Amino acid sequence: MDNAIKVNGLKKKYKQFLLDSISFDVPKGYITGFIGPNGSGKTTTIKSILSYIRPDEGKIQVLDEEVKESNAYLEKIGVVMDAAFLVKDWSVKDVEKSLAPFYSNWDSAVFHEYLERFRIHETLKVKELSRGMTVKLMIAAALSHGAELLVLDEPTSGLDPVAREEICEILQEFVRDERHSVFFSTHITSDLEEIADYIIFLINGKIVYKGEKDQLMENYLLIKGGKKELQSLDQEKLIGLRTHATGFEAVILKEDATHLKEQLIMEPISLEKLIIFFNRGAL
Ligand SMILES: Nc1ncnc2c1ncn2[C@@H]1O[C@H](COP(=O)(O)OP(=O)(O)OP(=O)(O)O)[C@@H](O)[C@H]1O
Repeated sequence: MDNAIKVNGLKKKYKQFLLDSISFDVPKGYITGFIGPNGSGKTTTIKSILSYIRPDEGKIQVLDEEVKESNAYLEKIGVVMDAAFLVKDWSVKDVEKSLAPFYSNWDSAVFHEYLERFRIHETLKVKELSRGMTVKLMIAAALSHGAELLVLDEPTSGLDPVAREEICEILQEFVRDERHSVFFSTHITSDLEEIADYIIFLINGKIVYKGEKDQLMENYLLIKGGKKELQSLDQEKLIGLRTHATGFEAVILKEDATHLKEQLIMEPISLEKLIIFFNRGAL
């Protein structure tokens, strides 16, 4: 399979944190969600991919270019990160003026089409935009220079369901021609359940899952039962076990659950619960 991003042995050490030689691919033509609890290393990984920080070790390839060698590949990426770089007194028009020179393929007509679609008037100032409008403005900019890859860090956080739906739709439109790819980190796993094809799941600087989203959700089950049943189980196989007054709940690999007793309740698990249980397991 063709990959938009290839990360190999990426390592970054901070005083209190280690991104621990992670390797993964982001396939071309799909939406890949990047999940993990707070502080697991998602932004550090994204910043390394965008050359905003220098990793200690590892090799990153983006759209077939080696990241270390040049920054030219950044022209082919639409980036949506935090809005801190937008000067509050800039108008939307000023935002375009400041960004356009960085991109040889900047297409003002496309930018204005998106502004219209998002109902953002160009005379508005950055400080007058809501959180949702600011994200949409950044998405408009990210889509206005012929990017082949969109990299977004938490694009839907703080947005209402209507705005999130709109953004998810745009991401799906973007990958429809199979040439474009999306890599985005989020805590809002319901968005990913709807639109992601692949998932990279990071905990404490280590990858705990990489692969198809459907496979991840099919591979694990939520298991619940009474105290007695817990005693009869191989607890090594339980992930993120939580006991309470009357029994327990945990996550288990489907293949480890085939021989288990019928008295146990087993049900499909959401991505959100998977993060919670895996994180508890890691702690
Ligand atoms: N410049 C830095 N100096 C020291 N530590 C840092 C620096 N940048 C990040 N860290 C630490 O690295 C760890 C991972 O941070 P990172 O922002 O990559 O996580 P994250 O998964 O994106 O978290 P969140 O979901 O909260 O945004 C955190 O413990 C953070 O404190």
